[in-house]
Amino acid sequence: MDPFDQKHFTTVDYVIFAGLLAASAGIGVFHALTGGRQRTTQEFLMADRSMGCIPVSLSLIASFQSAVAIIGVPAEIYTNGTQYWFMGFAYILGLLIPAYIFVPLLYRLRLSSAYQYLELRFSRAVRICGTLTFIFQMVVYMGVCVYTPAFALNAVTGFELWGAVLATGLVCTLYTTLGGLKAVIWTDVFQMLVMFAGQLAVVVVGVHQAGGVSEVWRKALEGNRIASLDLNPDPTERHTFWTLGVGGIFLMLSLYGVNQAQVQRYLSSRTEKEAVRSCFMVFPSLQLTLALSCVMGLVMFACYCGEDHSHKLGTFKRDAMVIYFVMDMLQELPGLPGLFIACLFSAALSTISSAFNSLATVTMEDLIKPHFPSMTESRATLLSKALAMSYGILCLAMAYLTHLMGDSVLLVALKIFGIVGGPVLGLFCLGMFFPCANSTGALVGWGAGLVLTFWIGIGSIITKTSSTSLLPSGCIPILPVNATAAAATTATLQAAFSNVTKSRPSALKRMYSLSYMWYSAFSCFSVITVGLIVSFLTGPMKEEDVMPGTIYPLLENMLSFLPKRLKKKLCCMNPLGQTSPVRQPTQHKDGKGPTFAAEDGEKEGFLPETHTTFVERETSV
Ligand SMILES: CC(C)(CO)[C@@H](O)C(=O)NCCC(=O)O
Ligand code: NA
Repeated sequence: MDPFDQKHFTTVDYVIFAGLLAASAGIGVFHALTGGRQRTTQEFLMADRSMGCIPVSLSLIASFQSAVAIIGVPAEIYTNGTQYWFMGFAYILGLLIPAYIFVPLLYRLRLSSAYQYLELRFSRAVRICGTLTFIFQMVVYMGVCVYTPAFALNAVTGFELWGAVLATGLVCTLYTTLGGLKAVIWTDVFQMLVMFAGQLAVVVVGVHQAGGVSEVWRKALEGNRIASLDLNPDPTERHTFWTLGVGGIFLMLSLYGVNQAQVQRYLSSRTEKEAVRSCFMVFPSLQLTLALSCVMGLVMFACYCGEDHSHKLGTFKRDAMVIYFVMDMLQELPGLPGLFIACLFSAALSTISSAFNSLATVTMEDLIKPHFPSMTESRATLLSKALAMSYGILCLAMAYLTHLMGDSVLLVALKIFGIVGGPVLGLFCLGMFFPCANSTGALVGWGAGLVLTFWIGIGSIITKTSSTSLLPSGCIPILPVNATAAAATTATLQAAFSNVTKSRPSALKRMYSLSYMWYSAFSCFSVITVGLIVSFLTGPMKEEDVMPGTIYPLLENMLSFLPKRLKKKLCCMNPLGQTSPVRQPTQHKDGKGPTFAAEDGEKEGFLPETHTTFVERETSV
């Protein structure tokens, strides 16, 4: 064993780490004892719809920024250069589109669960499909999230891996169950600050150790780690401007537009304006996080020239290099390793708490409440708490599955988002942008989208075709790439699959090697295409039958230059008329669902004019 490990985690580090867990639990207890004391589902699951935009925006970032990205992105930059940074371009449209289209539309429907939209627009069956896909996505994802920091702590201190998983899971379950969404959002704020502090500290100290900014830049250039704009249109190329900057938009839309964890935060906002503002405010912080992780990767490169030291931590995971770097650089500074470990755990806690609460919400609102309409509020709240707790325990089991996977955790997480999140995005897009789409079309499209991306995703894992051409190390002779644990585990599967791929190699292989950054876009378009074809075959939805307020007239806006007759044909809707006053869905007295009443004109119009007029026309029928 390298003499380096397991002795630089001092008492101060442990105190900082314990402080994080204690403060998070404390926030949970505080929200259990204040406000309405978590006695209603409105408070426990929707934070009384009273949140301001600053905590909501920080919480939005925290939900999908886990230890996976904090150690995965620097590891990616370290081995493959800065191409991944172009992901930052996807944040522009990836947040503008939710802010202008998804958030206003969903907020005005006064939902509790995002998938309620699918029932309003299509049918109960489509809603259940959306809900089940979401549950699957989050359950797998939270396993990856809870495992990653425990793995890091284990590598650094030798702290029992499963002990750390258990501690994280239990603390998180505790404050989520006690304090509800308010506690989840406010712990996210606190944890997000710890995350920024940890990343910033490592970057500042790292740049100093590496000999300054210019030295880092010089070595990165020399080692060929500064990527230029890669405009190669090949969709099998792992990272190019197109896969990251365009494919990434769909990934962002599936996360920031239609994922329950995020939609729940928009819905918990005091007003629609606050919700939209919080979405905008995600942009600078997300760019900052991305920049910090990318710079961290470059600083690492300046220190080790691309060599892989992760074996010194007794692991073959490429991601461990970041942890090695942190321990190596910060060992002279007591407290800083603890701060970085706290940063990783903050990232994980803030993600799994969002997962627990959103999973409890959809299970309650989409799967249980519709069957027990007369359930009392106190019973529903108790059940929601039990659900949050059960998902916490399920999370521990999922961590074990992650343990068995060999891939880079970032790759695993982003693949899950694409494979499972993409089809759900497709359902929402089909519903919002295509008035003619019907329920059968949505169901068949959803199924087709899921099957297609699962096929490609599993195929790519088994045949390992995704091009992972590693850049060579910079300052040392090129070393053979380490045989990863992944290679060992997939070897048997590969053998099993080789017969299948041998017979028709080129076409299937090419399909399997589609860049994982295209998964979301690919599955979204599959759902829409199949959905539209099936809708036309089975009789497109009539305009009068579409629930008002569930459509965003995208096609109509885009085709506004066409004559009305042609437009009517293409969009399956009549030209707009202006008759009755705007009606907006408002909350039911018992909080069970939207009804439609004359609007008092209080809400500001974030949707373009035509949308409002469309609602007018719709409701005048
Ligand atoms: C999802 C984005 C792109 C934006 O939030 C980023 O946070 C990310 O790459 N996340 C990876 C998954 C994770 O950190 O758990
Ligand atoms: Na997080």
